[in-house]
Amino acid sequence: MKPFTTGGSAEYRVITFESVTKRFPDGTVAVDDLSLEIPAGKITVLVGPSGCGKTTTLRMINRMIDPTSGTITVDGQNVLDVDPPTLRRRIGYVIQQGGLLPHRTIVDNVATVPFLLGHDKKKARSDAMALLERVGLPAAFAKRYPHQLSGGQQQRVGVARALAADPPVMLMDEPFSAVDPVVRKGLQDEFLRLQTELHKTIVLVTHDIDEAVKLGDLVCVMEVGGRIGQFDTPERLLAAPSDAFVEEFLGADRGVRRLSFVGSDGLDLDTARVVTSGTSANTWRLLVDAAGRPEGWLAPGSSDGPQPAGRVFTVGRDSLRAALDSSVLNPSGDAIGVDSDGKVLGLAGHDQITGALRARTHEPSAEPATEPSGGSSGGSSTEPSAARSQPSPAGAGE
Ligand SMILES: Nc1ncnc2c1ncn2[C@@H]1O[C@H](COP(=O)(O)OP(=O)(O)OP(=O)(O)O)[C@@H](O)[C@H]1O
Repeated sequence: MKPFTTGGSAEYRVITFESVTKRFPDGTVAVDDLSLEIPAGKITVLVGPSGCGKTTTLRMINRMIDPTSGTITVDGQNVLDVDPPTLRRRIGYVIQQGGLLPHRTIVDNVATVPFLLGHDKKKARSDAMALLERVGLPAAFAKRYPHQLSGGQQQRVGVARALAADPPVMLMDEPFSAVDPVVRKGLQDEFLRLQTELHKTIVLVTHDIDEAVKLGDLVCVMEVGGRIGQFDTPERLLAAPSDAFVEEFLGADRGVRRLSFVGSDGLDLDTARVVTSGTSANTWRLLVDAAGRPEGWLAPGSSDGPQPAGRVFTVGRDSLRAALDSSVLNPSGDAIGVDSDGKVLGLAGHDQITGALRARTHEPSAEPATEPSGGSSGGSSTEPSAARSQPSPAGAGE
């Protein structure tokens, strides 16, 4: 049997569930015959309604709960063969509101596991300072105590603490749920950026489908009773829910959210209505300055000055969702496509945007998974979409 060695960030772990059932002593079946392969180096999100067994599933990985039957392995080793404290030192665990030790300073909270492992205190503290900076907390916070931090700051500390032992696997239970939507979006974006450097095997629990679709390379939608509704990429989940439960859970606006996974590079852009000067005409025209940047809209049949230009989208980098947003926020109903320097490349109306989406619907990446209701999704399905892998303010992460 392979030794379960302490990880460095170069070590990636696959986690498997084979016919795992958890029945609590009162007879509640929280997880029922679950089989799942969680790929290494990716973010896998468990999502589903309250009580569907997400937390139980997560906690069975680090043996906070042991299964009634079935097998869970991490990189091929049965977790039941590893004693729980050893296992937990090697698997980071982040919970809602950080779960920090109230009487320890922030820097010492982050260094908790290195201290436990007997690492040099001075080095553990300087590593902790570097981690705090990495999760976006200024050094001035290091000497404070948890109650002197906001909820969002505490959650950052929780993430830094879980990273301190450099575990190859991180389990995260509703890590961003105790903060307001703006802070939450910032934490999610930073988390995605961190993961592009760290490539941890992350299992994240949320009840929020938007968070699941934004963060997950793979999303496992669970039904009450701990069964898998669908295990798939966010893109395919939105394109082809496997049954009525999954479809309802995804919500009524899944069509619009799907636009986040389609790049804007194939859009047919209109350049005829982009002008450097102009007077009244019978269509909306976009006036640009000498550098080609938007100056304002010339309304049809009006000799008034230009109306302010609204949001733009960067062609190729941003998704069709950002293009749609741009079209809604401009008075003409056109999206303004720009290049990376902000120079206007052309305009796209709703017809162009929906046309581009329809064209992409028939591409293989939008086809439903061959095995939509469980097991490993395998192959290219573990690759994040192009739009997803480049989180940006106007990109797929919206
Ligand atoms: N110790 C326990 N004893 C008995 N039943 C339990 C125990 N822990 C959890 N359960 C039950 O198991 C089911 C799954 O619980 P779990 O916490 O895994 O769900 P969840 O999907 O994480 O829910 P939530 O989103 O509300 O946190 C629930 O019906 C819950 O009441």
